[in-house]
Amino acid sequence: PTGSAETKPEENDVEYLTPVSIGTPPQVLNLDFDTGSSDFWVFSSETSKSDVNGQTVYDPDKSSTAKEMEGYSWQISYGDGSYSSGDVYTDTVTVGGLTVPSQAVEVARRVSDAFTADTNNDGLLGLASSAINTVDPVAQKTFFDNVKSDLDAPVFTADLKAGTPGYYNFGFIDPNAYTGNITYTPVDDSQGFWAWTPSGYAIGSGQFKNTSSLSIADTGASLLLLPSSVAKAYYARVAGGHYDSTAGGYTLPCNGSAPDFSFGVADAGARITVPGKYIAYAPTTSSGTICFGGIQSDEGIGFSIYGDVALKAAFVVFDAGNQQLGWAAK
Ligand SMILES: Cc1nn(C)c(C)c1CC(=O)Nc1ccccn1
Repeated sequence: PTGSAETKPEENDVEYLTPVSIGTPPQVLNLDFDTGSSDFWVFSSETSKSDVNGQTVYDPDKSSTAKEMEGYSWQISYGDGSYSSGDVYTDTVTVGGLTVPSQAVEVARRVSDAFTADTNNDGLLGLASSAINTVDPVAQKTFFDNVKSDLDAPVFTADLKAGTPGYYNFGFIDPNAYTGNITYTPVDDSQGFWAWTPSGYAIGSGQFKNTSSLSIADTGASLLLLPSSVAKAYYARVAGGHYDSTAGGYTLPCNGSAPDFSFGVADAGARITVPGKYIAYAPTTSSGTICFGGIQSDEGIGFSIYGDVALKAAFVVFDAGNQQLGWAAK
């Protein structure tokens, strides 16, 4: 079998939310599919009332197929400082027409303020390696790992779009979803991420630079976090672009003509171009004229992060069968 689920962008494409059915009768929650983590966790009837703020919650007591995993717990923290924790159930989960009869569903007791404030986000569905799942005492499998062996092919694809719905597909590669060829590059999953190394980058029509750093493809991250030297070089080419410590990063004029940012995939000379307009990411609170930059520094993280700002410029194949990432223009 195969599956296909529509995913919808929140404001400024900060995240993409995908409907997921949990339990019997089905409870539908809108989750943030995250290739940068491996926990499937949801707001629930057990979530501290002060931590819930409009989210749809999963109530295992209302599901005839829910089973508590006694003595199991989880706690996760993300690179942006957000975190959540709680207990674990198993229940039937359906995504895009694909059903896993016994998926570990991590129910939150506590979530950090950023999750509480994110009113439409009912939880996360991790799509990185199950090796970094945080459930204690035994790590649990991701939805993709649970369904992978049944799929026509052990792959899923992310087709995120700017300001309009896209798709997560499972088990097949839709030839109508991209243009040209898909260029594949090896994945190093030793840290549990979809980690790869771009072959280089170009800013606008500038010459291609063959420097590159270990990067992860992270659908759960909003921005494109690059080596500080690259971020600096980029904003040097932006009229009105500068580092603003009050804003906490680089800002630029919202309506300006920021240059495109291209990155290379494998030595095949394949390039993905992120349109400059994607880099005028979101207006800063004080004005509509200055925007927070979609490219920021990866200082202190240890790897670059190709988040939604970059991913929405491409059709991306997460190929677990061959441990590789495929990139195509669209
Ligand atoms: C690893 C990392 N470091 N830094 C600075 C960032 C922003 C990340 C990625 C990240 O935080 N992703 C995330 C956040 C919340 C929910 C899901 N994914």
